[in-house]
Amino acid sequence: MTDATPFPTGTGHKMSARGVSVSYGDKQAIRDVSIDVDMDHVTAFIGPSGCGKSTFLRTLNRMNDTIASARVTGEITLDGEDIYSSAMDVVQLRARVGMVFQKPNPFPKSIYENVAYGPRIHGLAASKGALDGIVEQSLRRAGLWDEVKDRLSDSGTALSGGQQQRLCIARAIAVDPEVILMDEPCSALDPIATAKIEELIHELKGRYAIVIVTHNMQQAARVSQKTAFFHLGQLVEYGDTDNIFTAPKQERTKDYITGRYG
Ligand SMILES: Nc1ncnc2c1ncn2[C@@H]1O[C@H](COP(=O)(O)OP(=O)(O)OP(=O)(O)O)[C@@H](O)[C@H]1O
Repeated sequence: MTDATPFPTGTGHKMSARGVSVSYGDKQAIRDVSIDVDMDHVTAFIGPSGCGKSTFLRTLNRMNDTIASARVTGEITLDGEDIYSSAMDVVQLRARVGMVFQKPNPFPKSIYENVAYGPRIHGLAASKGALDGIVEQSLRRAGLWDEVKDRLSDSGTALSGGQQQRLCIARAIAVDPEVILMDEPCSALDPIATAKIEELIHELKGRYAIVIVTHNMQQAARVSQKTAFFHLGQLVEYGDTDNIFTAPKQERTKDYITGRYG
Protein backbone atom coordinates (compact mmCIF):
# COMPACT_ATOMS: atom_id res chain seq x y z
CA MET A 1 0.00 0.00 0.00
CA THR A 2 1.49 3.16 1.17
CA ASP A 3 4.51 4.34 2.95
CA ALA A 4 2.24 5.50 5.78
CA THR A 5 3.18 2.79 8.30
CA PRO A 6 4.88 2.05 10.47
CA PHE A 7 6.13 5.20 12.07
CA PRO A 8 6.10 6.36 15.68
CA THR A 9 3.17 8.10 17.26
CA GLY A 10 3.79 11.77 16.64
CA THR A 11 3.92 14.34 19.35
CA GLY A 12 2.48 17.75 18.86
CA HIS A 13 -0.25 16.55 16.52
CA LYS A 14 -3.81 17.20 17.56
CA MET A 15 -4.82 13.71 16.51
CA SER A 16 -2.75 10.75 15.36
CA ALA A 17 -3.95 7.43 13.98
CA ARG A 18 -1.60 4.47 13.76
CA GLY A 19 -2.37 1.19 12.03
CA VAL A 20 -6.13 1.69 12.18
CA SER A 21 -8.31 -1.00 10.66
CA VAL A 22 -12.10 -1.26 10.73
CA SER A 23 -14.29 -4.25 9.95
CA TYR A 24 -18.04 -4.58 9.73
CA GLY A 25 -18.57 -8.22 10.68
CA ASP A 26 -16.26 -10.18 8.32
CA LYS A 27 -15.86 -7.34 5.88
CA GLN A 28 -12.80 -5.18 6.27
CA ALA A 29 -13.59 -1.57 5.34
CA ILE A 30 -10.32 0.15 6.35
CA ARG A 31 -6.87 -1.38 6.52
CA ASP A 32 -3.84 -0.10 8.42
CA VAL A 33 -4.39 3.64 8.17
CA SER A 34 -1.90 6.01 9.80
CA ILE A 35 -2.34 9.76 9.66
CA ASP A 36 -1.83 12.92 11.70
CA VAL A 37 -4.28 15.80 11.96
CA ASP A 38 -3.11 19.23 13.02
CA MET A 39 -4.60 22.42 14.41
CA ASP A 40 -4.99 25.34 12.02
CA HIS A 41 -5.39 22.90 9.15
CA VAL A 42 -8.20 21.56 7.08
CA THR A 43 -7.55 17.95 6.13
CA ALA A 44 -9.63 16.56 3.26
CA PHE A 45 -10.37 12.86 2.76
CA ILE A 46 -11.04 12.03 -0.88
CA GLY A 47 -11.52 8.84 -2.84
CA PRO A 48 -14.11 6.83 -4.76
CA SER A 49 -17.41 5.80 -3.21
CA GLY A 50 -17.06 2.97 -0.72
CA CYS A 51 -13.30 3.42 -0.20
CA GLY A 52 -13.82 3.94 3.54
CA LYS A 53 -13.54 7.72 3.99
CA SER A 54 -16.58 8.00 6.24
CA THR A 55 -15.68 4.85 8.15
CA PHE A 56 -12.25 6.25 8.94
CA LEU A 57 -13.66 9.70 9.80
CA ARG A 58 -16.01 8.08 12.30
CA THR A 59 -13.14 6.35 14.07
CA LEU A 60 -11.84 9.79 15.08
CA ASN A 61 -14.65 10.38 17.56
CA ARG A 62 -15.75 6.78 18.07
CA MET A 63 -18.94 7.19 16.09
CA ASN A 64 -18.42 3.59 14.91
CA ASP A 65 -19.20 2.54 18.49
CA THR A 66 -22.84 3.08 17.56
CA ILE A 67 -22.65 0.40 14.81
CA ALA A 68 -22.93 -3.02 16.42
CA SER A 69 -20.94 -4.91 13.75
CA ALA A 70 -18.06 -2.39 13.61
CA ARG A 71 -14.71 -3.38 15.11
CA VAL A 72 -11.83 -0.92 15.27
CA THR A 73 -8.19 -1.88 15.86
CA GLY A 74 -5.03 0.22 15.98
CA GLU A 75 -4.42 3.38 17.93
CA ILE A 76 -5.90 6.85 17.76
CA THR A 77 -4.76 9.64 20.06
CA LEU A 78 -6.08 13.09 20.84
CA ASP A 79 -3.35 15.27 22.34
CA GLY A 80 -1.41 12.04 22.88
CA GLU A 81 -4.25 10.36 24.79
CA ASP A 82 -5.67 7.06 23.49
CA ILE A 83 -9.30 7.76 22.61
CA TYR A 84 -10.17 4.04 22.69
CA SER A 85 -8.89 3.53 26.23
CA SER A 86 -11.42 2.57 28.89
CA ALA A 87 -10.56 5.80 30.69
CA MET A 88 -11.89 7.90 27.81
CA ASP A 89 -15.32 9.42 28.40
CA VAL A 90 -17.00 9.08 25.01
CA VAL A 91 -19.47 11.91 25.64
CA GLN A 92 -16.57 14.26 26.41
CA LEU A 93 -14.65 12.93 23.42
CA ARG A 94 -17.53 13.75 21.07
CA ALA A 95 -17.68 17.28 22.47
CA ARG A 96 -13.92 17.69 21.89
CA VAL A 97 -14.16 16.06 18.47
CA GLY A 98 -17.46 17.32 17.07
CA MET A 99 -19.20 16.10 13.95
CA VAL A 100 -21.28 17.60 11.17
CA PHE A 101 -23.16 15.18 8.95
CA GLN A 102 -24.02 15.00 5.27
CA LYS A 103 -27.66 15.85 5.78
CA PRO A 104 -28.29 18.78 8.11
CA ASN A 105 -29.89 17.26 11.22
CA PRO A 106 -31.03 20.01 13.59
CA PHE A 107 -33.08 18.89 16.58
CA PRO A 108 -36.81 19.58 16.17
CA LYS A 109 -36.42 22.41 18.66
CA SER A 110 -35.87 26.15 18.51
CA ILE A 111 -32.75 27.65 16.94
CA TYR A 112 -31.68 28.77 20.43
CA GLU A 113 -32.19 25.30 21.94
CA ASN A 114 -30.26 23.59 19.15
CA VAL A 115 -27.18 25.53 20.18
CA ALA A 116 -27.84 25.77 23.94
CA TYR A 117 -28.49 22.05 24.47
CA GLY A 118 -24.85 20.89 24.39
CA PRO A 119 -23.39 23.63 26.64
CA ARG A 120 -26.23 23.01 29.10
CA ILE A 121 -25.68 19.25 29.39
CA HIS A 122 -21.92 19.74 29.58
CA GLY A 123 -22.34 22.37 32.31
CA LEU A 124 -20.49 25.04 30.32
CA ALA A 125 -22.71 27.97 31.33
CA ALA A 126 -23.16 29.14 34.92
CA SER A 127 -26.13 31.38 34.17
CA LYS A 128 -28.77 32.12 31.56
CA GLY A 129 -26.71 35.17 30.55
CA ALA A 130 -23.63 33.02 30.02
CA LEU A 131 -25.65 30.53 27.98
CA ASP A 132 -27.07 33.37 25.86
CA GLY A 133 -23.49 34.49 25.28
CA ILE A 134 -22.38 31.04 24.13
CA VAL A 135 -25.38 30.77 21.80
CA GLU A 136 -24.67 34.16 20.25
CA GLN A 137 -20.95 33.53 19.88
CA SER A 138 -21.48 30.08 18.34
CA LEU A 139 -24.05 31.41 15.87
CA ARG A 140 -21.71 34.29 14.99
CA ARG A 141 -18.81 31.91 14.39
CA ALA A 142 -21.04 29.77 12.22
CA GLY A 143 -21.94 32.85 10.17
CA LEU A 144 -25.62 32.57 11.04
CA TRP A 145 -26.24 35.16 13.77
CA ASP A 146 -27.38 38.04 11.56
CA GLU A 147 -29.87 35.80 9.77
CA VAL A 148 -31.46 34.35 12.92
CA LYS A 149 -30.95 36.81 15.78
CA ASP A 150 -34.55 38.06 15.58
CA ARG A 151 -36.08 34.58 15.47
CA LEU A 152 -34.14 32.47 17.91
CA SER A 153 -37.34 30.81 19.11
CA ASP A 154 -38.32 29.61 15.63
CA SER A 155 -37.76 25.94 14.90
CA GLY A 156 -34.31 24.97 13.58
CA THR A 157 -36.01 22.75 11.03
CA ALA A 158 -37.75 25.78 9.48
CA LEU A 159 -34.44 27.18 8.21
CA SER A 160 -33.13 26.62 4.67
CA GLY A 161 -30.81 23.64 4.12
CA GLY A 162 -27.69 25.80 4.13
CA GLN A 163 -28.82 27.62 7.27
CA GLN A 164 -29.61 24.28 8.94
CA GLN A 165 -26.08 23.09 8.16
CA ARG A 166 -24.61 26.28 9.64
CA LEU A 167 -26.86 25.73 12.68
CA CYS A 168 -25.38 22.22 13.02
CA ILE A 169 -21.91 23.76 12.84
CA ALA A 170 -22.93 26.28 15.55
CA ARG A 171 -24.17 23.35 17.64
CA ALA A 172 -20.80 21.61 17.30
CA ILE A 173 -18.91 24.83 18.10
CA ALA A 174 -21.03 25.55 21.19
CA VAL A 175 -19.37 22.82 23.26
CA ASP A 176 -15.94 24.24 22.57
CA PRO A 177 -14.48 21.47 20.39
CA GLU A 178 -10.87 21.15 19.33
CA VAL A 179 -11.53 19.11 16.20
CA ILE A 180 -14.52 19.29 13.85
CA LEU A 181 -15.26 16.33 11.57
CA MET A 182 -17.41 17.05 8.53
CA ASP A 183 -18.83 14.19 6.49
CA GLU A 184 -19.68 15.61 3.07
CA PRO A 185 -21.25 18.69 4.68
CA CYS A 186 -22.25 20.30 1.38
CA SER A 187 -23.59 17.34 -0.56
CA ALA A 188 -27.23 18.25 0.18
CA LEU A 189 -26.72 21.97 -0.49
CA ASP A 190 -27.01 24.24 -3.52
CA PRO A 191 -23.93 26.07 -4.88
CA ILE A 192 -24.58 29.30 -2.95
CA ALA A 193 -25.08 27.51 0.38
CA THR A 194 -22.01 25.38 -0.45
CA ALA A 195 -19.89 28.50 -1.05
CA LYS A 196 -20.99 29.86 2.34
CA ILE A 197 -19.98 26.67 4.13
CA GLU A 198 -16.62 26.63 2.33
CA GLU A 199 -16.02 30.25 3.39
CA LEU A 200 -16.95 29.31 6.92
CA ILE A 201 -14.55 26.35 6.93
CA HIS A 202 -11.82 28.75 5.87
CA GLU A 203 -12.63 31.07 8.80
CA LEU A 204 -12.93 28.25 11.35
CA LYS A 205 -9.63 26.63 10.54
CA GLY A 206 -7.69 29.13 12.65
CA ARG A 207 -9.47 27.88 15.73
CA TYR A 208 -10.03 24.16 15.19
CA ALA A 209 -8.52 21.19 13.42
CA ILE A 210 -11.02 20.39 10.67
CA VAL A 211 -11.35 17.12 8.80
CA ILE A 212 -13.70 17.01 5.84
CA VAL A 213 -14.82 14.08 3.71
CA THR A 214 -15.72 15.23 0.24
CA HIS A 215 -16.58 13.68 -3.10
CA ASN A 216 -15.78 16.95 -4.74
CA MET A 217 -12.12 17.30 -5.65
CA GLN A 218 -12.48 20.99 -6.44
CA GLN A 219 -13.86 21.46 -2.96
CA ALA A 220 -10.94 19.58 -1.42
CA ALA A 221 -8.53 21.74 -3.41
CA ARG A 222 -10.34 24.94 -2.35
CA VAL A 223 -10.73 24.31 1.37
CA SER A 224 -7.92 22.04 2.53
CA GLN A 225 -4.22 22.30 3.22
CA LYS A 226 -3.73 18.53 3.55
CA THR A 227 -5.38 15.82 1.47
CA ALA A 228 -5.61 12.09 2.08
CA PHE A 229 -6.54 9.87 -0.85
CA PHE A 230 -8.24 6.60 0.07
CA HIS A 231 -8.80 3.67 -2.26
CA LEU A 232 -10.25 0.24 -1.45
CA GLY A 233 -9.91 0.78 2.29
CA GLN A 234 -6.30 1.92 2.14
CA LEU A 235 -4.73 5.30 2.60
CA VAL A 236 -2.84 5.55 -0.67
CA GLU A 237 -1.32 8.98 -0.28
CA TYR A 238 -1.37 11.82 2.22
CA GLY A 239 0.30 15.17 1.86
CA ASP A 240 -0.01 18.86 1.12
CA THR A 241 -3.11 19.48 -0.97
CA ASP A 242 -1.11 21.35 -3.61
CA ASN A 243 1.22 18.39 -4.05
CA ILE A 244 -1.56 15.80 -4.12
CA PHE A 245 -3.33 17.68 -6.90
CA THR A 246 -0.35 18.80 -8.93
CA ALA A 247 2.34 16.19 -8.30
CA PRO A 248 0.86 13.02 -6.80
CA LYS A 249 3.45 10.36 -6.06
CA GLN A 250 1.22 7.33 -6.47
CA GLU A 251 -0.22 6.16 -9.76
CA ARG A 252 -3.59 5.46 -8.14
CA THR A 253 -3.82 9.04 -6.86
CA LYS A 254 -2.96 10.38 -10.30
CA ASP A 255 -5.61 8.21 -11.92
CA TYR A 256 -8.24 9.42 -9.48
CA ILE A 257 -7.51 13.12 -9.66
CA THR A 258 -7.40 13.02 -13.44
CA GLY A 259 -10.84 11.42 -13.44
CA ARG A 260 -9.82 7.97 -14.63
CA TYR A 261 -12.09 6.41 -12.04
CA GLY A 262 -14.30 7.54 -9.26
N1 LIG B 1 -22.77 0.32 8.89
C1 LIG B 1 -22.14 -0.44 8.00
N2 LIG B 1 -22.32 -1.78 8.01
C2 LIG B 1 -21.69 -2.57 7.10
N3 LIG B 1 -20.86 -2.12 6.15
C3 LIG B 1 -20.65 -0.80 6.09
C4 LIG B 1 -21.28 0.11 6.99
N4 LIG B 1 -20.87 1.37 6.68
C5 LIG B 1 -20.04 1.24 5.64
N5 LIG B 1 -19.91 -0.05 5.27
C6 LIG B 1 -19.06 -0.57 4.18
O1 LIG B 1 -17.73 -0.15 4.40
C7 LIG B 1 -17.12 0.26 3.17
C8 LIG B 1 -16.66 1.70 3.31
O2 LIG B 1 -17.82 2.54 3.40
P1 LIG B 1 -17.73 4.08 3.72
O3 LIG B 1 -19.13 4.60 3.81
O4 LIG B 1 -16.83 4.31 4.83
O5 LIG B 1 -17.04 4.62 2.38
P2 LIG B 1 -16.99 6.06 1.79
O6 LIG B 1 -15.69 6.17 1.10
O7 LIG B 1 -17.30 7.07 2.82
O8 LIG B 1 -18.15 6.01 0.72
P3 LIG B 1 -19.11 7.15 0.19
O9 LIG B 1 -18.21 8.16 -0.45
O10 LIG B 1 -19.98 6.44 -0.81
O11 LIG B 1 -19.86 7.68 1.36
C9 LIG B 1 -18.16 0.04 2.08
O12 LIG B 1 -17.91 -1.19 1.49
C10 LIG B 1 -19.45 0.03 2.84
O13 LIG B 1 -20.41 -0.76 2.19
